[in-house]
Amino acid sequence: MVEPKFAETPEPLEQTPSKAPEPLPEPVMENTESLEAVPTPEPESVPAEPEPQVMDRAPVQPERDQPPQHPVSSIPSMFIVQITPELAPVAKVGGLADVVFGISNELEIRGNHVEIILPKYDCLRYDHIWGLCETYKDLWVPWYGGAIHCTVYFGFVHGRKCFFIEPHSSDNFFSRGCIYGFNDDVLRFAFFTRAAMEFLWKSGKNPEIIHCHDWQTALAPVFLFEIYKFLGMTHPRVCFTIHNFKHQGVTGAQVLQATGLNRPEYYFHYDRLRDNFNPHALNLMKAGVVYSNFVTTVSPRHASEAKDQGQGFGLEPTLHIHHVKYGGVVNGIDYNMWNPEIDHHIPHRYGVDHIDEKYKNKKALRGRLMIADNEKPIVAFVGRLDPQKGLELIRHAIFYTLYRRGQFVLLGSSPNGQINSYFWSLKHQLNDNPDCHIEIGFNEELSHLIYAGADIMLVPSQFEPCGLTQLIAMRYGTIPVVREVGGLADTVFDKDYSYKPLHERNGYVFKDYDYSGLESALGRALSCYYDYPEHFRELMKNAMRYDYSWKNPGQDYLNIYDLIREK
Ligand SMILES: Nc1ncnc2c1ncn2[C@@H]1O[C@H](COP(=O)(O)OP(=O)(O)O[C@H]2O[C@H](CO)[C@@H](O)[C@H](O)[C@H]2O)[C@@H](O)[C@H]1O
Repeated sequence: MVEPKFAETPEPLEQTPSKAPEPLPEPVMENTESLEAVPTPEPESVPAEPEPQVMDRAPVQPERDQPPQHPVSSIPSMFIVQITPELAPVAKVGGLADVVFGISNELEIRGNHVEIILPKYDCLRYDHIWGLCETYKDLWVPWYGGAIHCTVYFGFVHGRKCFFIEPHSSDNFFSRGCIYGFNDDVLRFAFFTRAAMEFLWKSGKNPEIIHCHDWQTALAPVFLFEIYKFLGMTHPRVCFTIHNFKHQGVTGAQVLQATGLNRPEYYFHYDRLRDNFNPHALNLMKAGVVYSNFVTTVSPRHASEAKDQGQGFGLEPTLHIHHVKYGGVVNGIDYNMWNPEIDHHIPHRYGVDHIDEKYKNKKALRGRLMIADNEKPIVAFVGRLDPQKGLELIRHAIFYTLYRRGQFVLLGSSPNGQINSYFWSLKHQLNDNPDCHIEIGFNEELSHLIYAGADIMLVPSQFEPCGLTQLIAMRYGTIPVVREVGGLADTVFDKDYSYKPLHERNGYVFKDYDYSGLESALGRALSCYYDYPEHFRELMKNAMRYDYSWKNPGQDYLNIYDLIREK
């Protein structure tokens, strides 16, 4: 092991004053909640229904290297369609993208047939799409009493079969340079969801399961059970996964007119789409909960926090009504993509049995970010700069870490201008500090080097449905310091206070969302690094030995699909 090794004793650890966090600028809701009227697009004429132009299932492409198949379960193989606004790495804003890729991969490894439908954004990472070609030329999607002409493309994303829907209309729904952040986001994704369902129907696809994600695609079960079922699509059942209750797609009545659902008197009912707070608004996430055959969120702890502990952002009563079809499944991470033994984004590969190489990555990270090469531990944060992530505590942790003779590295970005400029000013303030680097922006490659090169990963979230950063960090032997909430509480077990046996403890946890809570956990982590390096190293190994792959959650989702599928 190269580090930590320290000749000198660390300075006595004075307490920095603990006080309640100062609030950072509140963000403008970045997505949808605009109830303003959006200009109605010119309806185009509806042509005669075209003949199906795609094969029922996509052609088979040789897979990239896959881990060994998991034992075959008694559940028969299924045809599953994922309808999603994001997919890693081609269209990624946050963790939803990773989850859709990871679960699709796992389901295929287990012998199921998975197809993924997503918008053909102009900002897709086209360098990650193999064999992109037109597969359905004239898809006419009903819209405001007329229809919009679309083309559907097919391509492989790291072995996964993907269909990309491209509308041709003056709305330019998906040619705007980024994925979210527009006043008409609700309409953009309502259109996409209707288009995906229309594509399934017109192309004669008949999956057992349609799996949709977050408010963006929550209308899929409404379209299925209110429209397509009556056109003969009676086979599919719907699983709806909520990755974030905070954004629900609260909108006005025009979405009904636009998508052809119409009948406001029917949908504006509390048992259907009417928002639980605003009687004049519809709530797309609520629609997904009401109409789906099964609803999951991304950890059991968050499932109960959302239903019973006020973290459902107003959907608590709806979750109670539908509790028999509601549960939590902890996310996995893709062990092909996140694996320090084979990761091509890091200069030195390592594993639990040859952990010392990790410190060469630490040196490389310091070189890349031009911070000092010294004996100090590196504390990192990687994530969206959203209030959810605990921005006040992140800021406090930067100064606390520097004060406690650590280094701090931050990689993050926000669609909110105020938050971004706040972190830019922090960056300028700390520019000359050789122990700190703040990188504002989205950089997948750099994130790999940070996971590999840092010693401690901070996740001090206000709420966290699951959290992927702590899972990835553990895979790379980087010790998570997290708040005891949601999926963080389900996956990180405190070195000093957990009920788990010593060899199953893998990080540091704090309860209260305040400075002293943060300091209690981060301080213990830094002390352990300096004072008990062998304990710290054991903790790293414990974390690396955990299995947070898709193996277990993959089986959980298969069990859910099996429960709801038509038998
Ligand atoms: N600037 C940047 N540069 C490079 N990579 C970056 C980045 N910012 C974020 N990432 C990456 O994006 C992913 C974010 O994962 P999170 O669990 O924090 O998801 P998020 O909060 O977006 O999503 C929601 O959905 C996920 C999935 O269900 C839940 O885990 C989570 O709790 C919920 O809030 C990680 O892979 C991280 O490395």
